[in-house]
Amino acid sequence: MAVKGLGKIDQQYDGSKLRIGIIHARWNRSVIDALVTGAIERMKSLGVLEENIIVETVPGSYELPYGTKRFVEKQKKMGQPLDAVIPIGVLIKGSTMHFEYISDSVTHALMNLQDKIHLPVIFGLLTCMTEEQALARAGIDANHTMHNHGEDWGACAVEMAVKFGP
Ligand SMILES: O=Nc1c(NC[C@H](O)[C@H](O)[C@H](O)CO)[nH]c(=O)[nH]c1=O
Repeated sequence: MAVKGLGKIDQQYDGSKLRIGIIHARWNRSVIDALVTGAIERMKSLGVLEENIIVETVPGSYELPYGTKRFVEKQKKMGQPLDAVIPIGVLIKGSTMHFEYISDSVTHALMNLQDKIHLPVIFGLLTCMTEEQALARAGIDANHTMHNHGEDWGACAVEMAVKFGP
């Protein structure tokens, strides 16, 4: 029996009154696009209106923490506050330590951001050792060995916003 993973959804949460932001990096774009689509489609299946899913981009994963903070602040200032935000990035190990430093610092920054902006910040950063690992976690590898993790992130955003929203 498979142990790892979110498993079946134990409850459907009603996203029809939610406004959710997605902010994604533009590195490794084919994987990013699959993850973003997965998150959007799952949120729509939970009732979130398409016009209430706001998508923004940043150059790379390193820009996600600051970009997420400003994205949320600007939506609030426009009088259209978000109920949750999903930063999405794909880091793939190269030949230097760049991967390790960005993965670790961005993970901690996104975790700590929640207390600063008082909003659920879903962890949508893939930290992969190979391209194959990234493709698999977006559900677009040749053998479709895994489900699209973006779907989990969409469901997580709806649940956290419904349960712990303002
Ligand atoms: O290097 N690899 C990656 C990367 N580097 C760029 C970095 O995030 C940032 O945009 C620049 O350093 C400029 O600040 N960004 C990613 O999202 N994935 C990677 O795999």
